[in-house]
Amino acid sequence: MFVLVNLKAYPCDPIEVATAAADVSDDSDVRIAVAPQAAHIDAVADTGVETWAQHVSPNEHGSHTGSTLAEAVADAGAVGTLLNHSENRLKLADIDASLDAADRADLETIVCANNPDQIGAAAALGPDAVAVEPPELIGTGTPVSQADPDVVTGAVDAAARVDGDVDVLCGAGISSGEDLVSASDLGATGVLLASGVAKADDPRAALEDLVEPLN
Ligand SMILES: O=C[C@H](O)COP(=O)(O)O
Repeated sequence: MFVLVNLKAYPCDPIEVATAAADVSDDSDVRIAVAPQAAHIDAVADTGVETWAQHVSPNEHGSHTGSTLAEAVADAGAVGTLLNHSENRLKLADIDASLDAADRADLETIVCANNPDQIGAAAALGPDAVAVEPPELIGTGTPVSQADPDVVTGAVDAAARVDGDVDVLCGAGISSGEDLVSASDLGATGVLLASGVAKADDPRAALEDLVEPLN
């Protein structure tokens, strides 16, 4: 299973979370990556944890003030990027162009989507993976795997119909090892999570709890 911890704009210590994630990943068989704020990518990557960007712009080098260039996040140490998170929705043409930008910079890609229909459309754009997240469950602590298992199995089927090579993650409300096992049982090959770790009093303990059933 792949666990991608999105720190969003939470006021956590990105280095504390990254260091814990690197250690827990090393001590388990679980691939764990952290997606910090763009300004923290460099420092987070220095901890040795697999580091992702939360977003990259569709732009190439040029006059694009405020852009987050794929090339820049790769230079800072990111190896992948989320795209189209429900808190940073993109137009279809921009998802496509951001995927091209990520390809140019050799970044792995996960395109997020709300539901199985959107997952099928996202998979058709050729990312490495897609992530289904019902927006109403994000940050609630109620796991998608429990509240809406059909959306996970529907996403797995929708992606497989379009391109069997595209991995499917699920996210929203995931915080425990039990949630991770349920996600895997539903066919997901990874989870995208945020508040369960970024808002935890003890992020290391939260990560250890997450991977415990897989060890
Ligand atoms: O990117 C992560 C997802 O939006 C899930 O967030 P959450 O784990 O706080 O529900």
